[in-house]
Amino acid sequence: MIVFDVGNTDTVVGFFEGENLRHKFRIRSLKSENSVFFEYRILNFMLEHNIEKSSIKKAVISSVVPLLTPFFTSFCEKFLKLRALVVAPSKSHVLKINIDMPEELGSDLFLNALSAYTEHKTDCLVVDFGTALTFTLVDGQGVIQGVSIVPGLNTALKSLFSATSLLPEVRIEKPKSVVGKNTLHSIQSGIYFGYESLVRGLVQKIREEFGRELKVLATGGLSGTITELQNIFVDIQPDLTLKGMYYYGQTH
Ligand SMILES: Nc1ncnc2c1ncn2[C@@H]1O[C@H](COP(=O)(O)OP(=O)(O)O)[C@@H](O)[C@H]1O
Ligand SMILES: CC(C)(COP(=O)(O)O)[C@@H](O)C(=O)NCCC(=O)O
Ligand SMILES: [K+]
Repeated sequence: MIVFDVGNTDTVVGFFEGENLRHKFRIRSLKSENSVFFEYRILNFMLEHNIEKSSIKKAVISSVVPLLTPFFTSFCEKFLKLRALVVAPSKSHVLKINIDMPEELGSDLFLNALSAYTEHKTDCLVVDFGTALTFTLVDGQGVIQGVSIVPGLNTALKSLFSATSLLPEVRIEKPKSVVGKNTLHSIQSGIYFGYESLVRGLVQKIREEFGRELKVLATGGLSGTITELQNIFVDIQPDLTLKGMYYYGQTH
């Protein structure tokens, strides 16, 4: 099975053999590119890793960037002779979606919930550190109860850089102290410790509102960045969304 997780920053392509994720790689989700850019990257990766086209029997696509979706559906048709399954949360019979407009829910958030529910069958909160930082609540009955969305760490950093004249773009790193003595450390402190507090605080508030204990899972490209947060997560699973696509492919 081949899976495509088209996110706002990166598209992650994964190859499953049975339930095992054998290979994965990232392509920038560049809206300025054409289909050849994506085709070339994927075919090249397959060639380098000896992945035979004929060994791929199923394709699943999750996309939160509608403009890019056709590149991946047509890749599957053109090169793999497969009609890809495009994840549609509101049509799922595995999870129920208790939000105002189920068709509005991002498919990546749905897949995170699907993975959490399939693997834990208990009340879970999935924190995804991507372009957006998202908190998705799925209960032990398989009902998605809602989401909180914040700008992701890099997104906040980039918007600070682009909205100001004097502030530089910096790398997200833990600075020596919370109170910075130079512009670099001041920004690093605000992002690093600020987001630590934000995640802790929001998780606590969601727990209080939900009224029961929750398993908190982390995923997304930046899930390991703030090491101080590790103790609030039961598990950091970088491949949670990809595994969700595998479960989706098995059940839809
Ligand atoms: N292997 C990696 N390890 C750590 N961080 C990564 C890795 N790959 C990408 N990132 C960072 O994670 C962010 C993208 O996270 P991701 O979850 O892929 O977001 P999205 O789904 O919104 O595209 C980017 O800022 C990128 O630099
Ligand atoms: C919240 C998101 C922007 C997260 O995207 P990502 O950070 O994974 O690129 C995406 O899931 C999305 O566009 N969702 C639609 C709105 C919603 O889920 O309510
Ligand atoms: K994502």
